[in-house]
Amino acid sequence: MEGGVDYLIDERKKAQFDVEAMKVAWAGSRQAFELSDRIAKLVANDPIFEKFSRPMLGRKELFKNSLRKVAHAWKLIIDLRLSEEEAKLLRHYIDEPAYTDLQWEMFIPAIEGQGTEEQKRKWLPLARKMQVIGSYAQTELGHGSNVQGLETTATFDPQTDEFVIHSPTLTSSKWWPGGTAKVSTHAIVYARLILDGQFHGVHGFIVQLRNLENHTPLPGITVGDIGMKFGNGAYNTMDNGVIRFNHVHIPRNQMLMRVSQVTREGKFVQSDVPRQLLYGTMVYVRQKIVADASKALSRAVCIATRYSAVRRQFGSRNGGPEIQVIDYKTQQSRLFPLLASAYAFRFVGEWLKWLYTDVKQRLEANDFSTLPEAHACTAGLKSLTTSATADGIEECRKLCGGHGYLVSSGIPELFATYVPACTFEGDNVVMMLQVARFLVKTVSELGYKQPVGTTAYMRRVTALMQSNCAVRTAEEWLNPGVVVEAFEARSTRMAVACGQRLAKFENPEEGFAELSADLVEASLAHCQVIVVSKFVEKLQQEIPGKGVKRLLEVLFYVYALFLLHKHQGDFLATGYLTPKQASLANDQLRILYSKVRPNAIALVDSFNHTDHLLSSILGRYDGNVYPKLYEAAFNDPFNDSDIADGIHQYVQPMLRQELHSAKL
Ligand SMILES: CCCCCCCCCCCCCCC/C=C/C(=O)SCCNC(=O)CCNC(=O)[C@H](O)C(C)(C)COP(=O)(O)OP(=O)(O)OC[C@H]1O[C@@H](n2cnc3c(N)ncnc32)[C@H](O)[C@@H]1OP(=O)(O)O
Ligand SMILES: Cc1cc2nc3c(=O)[nH]c(=O)nc-3n(C[C@H](O)[C@H](O)[C@H](O)COP(=O)(O)OP(=O)(O)OC[C@H]3O[C@@H](n4cnc5c(N)ncnc54)[C@H](O)[C@@H]3O)c2cc1C
Repeated sequence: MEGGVDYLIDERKKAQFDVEAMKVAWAGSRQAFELSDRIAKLVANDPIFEKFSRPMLGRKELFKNSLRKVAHAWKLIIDLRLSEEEAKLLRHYIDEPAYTDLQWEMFIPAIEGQGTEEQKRKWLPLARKMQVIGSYAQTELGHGSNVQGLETTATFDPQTDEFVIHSPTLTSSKWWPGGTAKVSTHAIVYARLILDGQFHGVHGFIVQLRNLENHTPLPGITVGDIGMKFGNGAYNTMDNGVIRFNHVHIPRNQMLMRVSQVTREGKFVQSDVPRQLLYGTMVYVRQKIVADASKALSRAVCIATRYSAVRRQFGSRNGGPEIQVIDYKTQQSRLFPLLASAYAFRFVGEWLKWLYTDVKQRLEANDFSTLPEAHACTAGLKSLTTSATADGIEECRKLCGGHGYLVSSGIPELFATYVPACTFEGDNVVMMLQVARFLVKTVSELGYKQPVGTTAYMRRVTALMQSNCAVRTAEEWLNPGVVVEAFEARSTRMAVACGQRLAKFENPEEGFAELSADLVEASLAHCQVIVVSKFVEKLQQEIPGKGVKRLLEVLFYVYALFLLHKHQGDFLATGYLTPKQASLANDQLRILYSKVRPNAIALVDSFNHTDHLLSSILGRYDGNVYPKLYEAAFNDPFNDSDIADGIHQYVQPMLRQELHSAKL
């Protein structure tokens, strides 16, 4: 047997559930599934969107090719009259970071959230028709996480009724904004507002960067690319830029003025809208990043699972086939929790989208009451899901052995493109510290204020602190109430313990800094409560299709009990579990893996990923791995000739012992 075609055919026969119904459950609805499937095929069948060769291209060629793809996609959007939802799916399946990500996911949302009605009327139609192309220039060479520490200045000049945008130091150079180096005509630039010598906080300003006719940078603007980034292909399709402003004048009405205004006389007016709304675009994108995590993780898991069923090692008896590596318990204990995590992140992402839609509607109606919770949830879940996904993709590479390291496995580029998600839109540790602030506040108010939303479980603080887990057999872990309660008790106890230790510090900020590592762990525990509970809520809904709900229940227990096993130190140290109960959870986990095993291939088929999206020989739907790996090796341009450049010049003289006289 040269390929694994028959192996995957056999595997698909083992499925104990309706794969088509699971595809619908994964997509969210039949309509969402059909839409997504249609756009996936549109992209897969269009040669312009080919991406297998991307890691082999040089930077300039890669970038030009990316511009071509965007232009082609925009043409399709217009010609086929695609809706915004369809256009976003098109972006997902094209699978290439490009300047349009910043246009649609940051520039436009920033104007929508922070602009006045007049500013929206002017800028949004231009941006939505791509008549201006915008980016989001917040981070600087010297400051990224600390937004209030930004150095770029926007000084009001009452004489001309303009702001003067200036980069006073080298470290104030804008550094990282995607789409800026070569493409964007405008940017939302975050800068310190200075009125009559007084600093009035950091605000966003719409600044034109390039001449719309010939694309040259405007006077006073120095702009360029910050250089190659990690990995081949990957995020190098994006032109992340550096910008320096030398006293660039913009009209006063280009400050985004929903939160605060500057009058013609140069007076600062703070509206009732909280200052935190300036950070609203980041809340929006963090929510998108959570939704995206399940897509990235499911891709890696799909590749590793299919390949694990094709790959065989050891155990051959009488010349028969060796064991499929997916049958090793160690392989299952590494792979199946990731498979379960992909489903868990899919459902929590769905919920977070709902939460964001709700908060957005409230903000539009000037109801800001749920903003702190939305901020804590988006920051925390962004951190949890991207860290787990980045680690998960790397684990999938290792699960594929040596072949996982080949670019043709699809995993290296996926990893290189994905990992910056742990840093952009808020470094993951900095984001967990935001959750910590929210938790500390919640805990300190427990005596007189009922926690709401995702912290509502802490209303039962006394019970969660005092009662202990009642599980006596491995079977008793198969109860969602028991599992969720264990996570809630561990989280409450960790948060309360942090609160008690913080109270011993005279200066709360000093205490927060000193205990920050523990606070990050408590925040992670709280975020895990959210993911676990949202999975349970999903299971409480009607989920049609033979065996679909049962398999999702299995995945829920795999996800939760795997986390419990991984963090058993917390569960034991907080005293909620005994070592025996933790060990029973692990026993149950092994039983669960054997329930996943026959369904593994069908569960990854349910993601409905096309071979185009996976761009992986190891993860091919048909399992025809070895012939295609062999073919791809000889299709590599490096194999065009048997004698590589340099052989005659540098190797042959060595073989002939003539190196001393060779021209090097
Ligand atoms: C291809 C791979 C996958 C990609 C995913 C695909 C998804 C599609 C999307 C595509 C997107 C495009 C690509 C993305 C490119 C990347 C872009 C960027 O990275 S843009 C720059 C992002 N920068 C950051 O995230 C900076 C991080 N820092 C901060 O957010 C803040 O400064 C801070 C949270 C660290 C707070 O700092 P601090 O100084 O302590 O705070 P303040 O004094 O300013 O405010 C404190 C107060 O405000 C509350 N707060 C903070 N942030 C928010 C918020 N966002 N919303 C609401 N409230 C907020 C905070 O809790 C405090 O409240 P208080 O009650 O006072 O305690
Ligand atoms: C691919 C990519 C695309 C990007 N695109 C954009 C863009 O379009 N527009 C834009 O404006 N920006 C963009 N960025 C910048 C990005 O938002 C920042 O890099 C990010 O917010 C992190 O900030 P930083 O680089 O200042 O990290 P730093 O804050 O310097 O982090 C360095 C280390 O310090 C730690 N640290 C920092 N502060 C604290 C603290 N208070 N407590 C404990 N530890 C701390 C961090 O955990 C980290 O380990 C992009 C970045 C990348 C990688």
